[in-house]
Amino acid sequence: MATEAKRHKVDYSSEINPLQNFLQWCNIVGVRLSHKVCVSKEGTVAEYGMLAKDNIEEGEVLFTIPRSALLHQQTTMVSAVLEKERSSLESPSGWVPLLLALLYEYTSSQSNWKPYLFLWTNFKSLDHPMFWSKEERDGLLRGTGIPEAVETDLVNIQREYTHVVLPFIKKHPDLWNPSTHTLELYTELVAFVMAYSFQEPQEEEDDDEDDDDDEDEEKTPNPPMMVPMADMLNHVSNHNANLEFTLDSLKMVCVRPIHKGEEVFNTYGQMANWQLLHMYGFTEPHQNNTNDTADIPITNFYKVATQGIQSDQDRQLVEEKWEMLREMMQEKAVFVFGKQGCLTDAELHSALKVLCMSEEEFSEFKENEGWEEDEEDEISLAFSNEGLPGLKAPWKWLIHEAARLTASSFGDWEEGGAVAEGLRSRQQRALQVRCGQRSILHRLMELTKS
Ligand SMILES: C[S@@+](CC[C@H](N)C(=O)[O-])C[C@H]1O[C@@H](n2cnc3c(N)ncnc32)[C@H](O)[C@@H]1O
Repeated sequence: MATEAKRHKVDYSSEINPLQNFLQWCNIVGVRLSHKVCVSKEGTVAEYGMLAKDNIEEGEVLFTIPRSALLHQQTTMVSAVLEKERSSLESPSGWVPLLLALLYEYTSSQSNWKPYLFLWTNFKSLDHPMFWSKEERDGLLRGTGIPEAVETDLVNIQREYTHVVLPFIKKHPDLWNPSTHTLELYTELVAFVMAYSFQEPQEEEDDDEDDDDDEDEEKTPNPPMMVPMADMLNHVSNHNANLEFTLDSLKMVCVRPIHKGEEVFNTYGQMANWQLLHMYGFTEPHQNNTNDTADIPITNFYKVATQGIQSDQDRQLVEEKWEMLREMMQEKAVFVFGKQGCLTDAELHSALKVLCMSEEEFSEFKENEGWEEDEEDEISLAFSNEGLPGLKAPWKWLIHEAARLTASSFGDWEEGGAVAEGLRSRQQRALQVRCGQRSILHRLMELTKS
């Protein structure tokens, strides 16, 4: 791969505009851009982005990137050593090989991706909450789920760097150097990968014959990769373009008509505002984000169920149910509500049903070791996404109260005028997340009001 880039010598001196350098490089490595689009820093929602220079129809290809131009563990200059010592680079995230490739390519004057990586001479524009102070996170984002997610990220980054990356780079002083390839640079590159990388979708299993044994097995996700040009596009939930993966290239395809002068928007996936802020450092105005969600922790249902219990017998029953629920739900410790309804409706319905059972029903349920399969189907159908139909007290009451408890955990804060003003400051982005979550919870409370 990348031999193309090696063969052509381009002057990448800093006097030349980094964007011009990049576009020149794209041309050399075979990235083909339609004459109907351009990359720009003006007229976009955030720094670089893509604009339509002409009207574009649905189905038109905006650009094509040959696979040889992608930057990942197999295309980097250090691919041989990454491959040879693959087993020592395994980690829960699966990101270490790409990060080592980026540590090398980002700091090498010989990198084949220099004009691409030169677009970001520093990563100061990345303002993920992991770069905020702990006080800011805990203050501005309390109750949103982000502070906890960031704490976990920071622990994992530190652990991965200390136990996997550092021993590896010390072993290869000809390629890496701990005083250049520091934890600080590593952390910035993690944020870069979070916000700019792509993951190839898993191949669909095209068989009905394959054994049921594999059915529940979680597949390991494909490792992330950098996709020059595709990562110039900004995201909105109501996007107008989409990246397609083919055998030898990746194509950005228009998915609904784009008018001349409009920005071309990709989708980074169905992302709630808290996820956008956590992974990408930005939010959409919460009213516009059709993928916005709010979580209700299962513990809040437990708290509501135990409220006002008088007798020891009732308390014991709730405790037993709670033990069972924790086992049933395992990792799924929250229920997710979107603008159209519950996104984890089967789990929610099961939990509500257990919590509302009489003592007799519960002991029968334990004896049967759960529901019959068809009964379970019925349960999730009755509780599908259409405005929580068929919902009766006390289920209604449980959801209502759990939503109220969750909304109150945000603490006291005022929307003020800041939300309307823009999305740039940390406070404004935090407000978009909290307002979005609060409005979903309030709507839920409306729907479940007795
Ligand atoms: C894949 S990059 C897109 C290119 C980026 N604008 C640049 O100049 O390098 C993703 C980053 O773009 C920004 N971004 C993307 N969509 C955005 C939006 N709708 N509003 C604000 N910022 C956005 C965020 O900083 C995000 O981390």
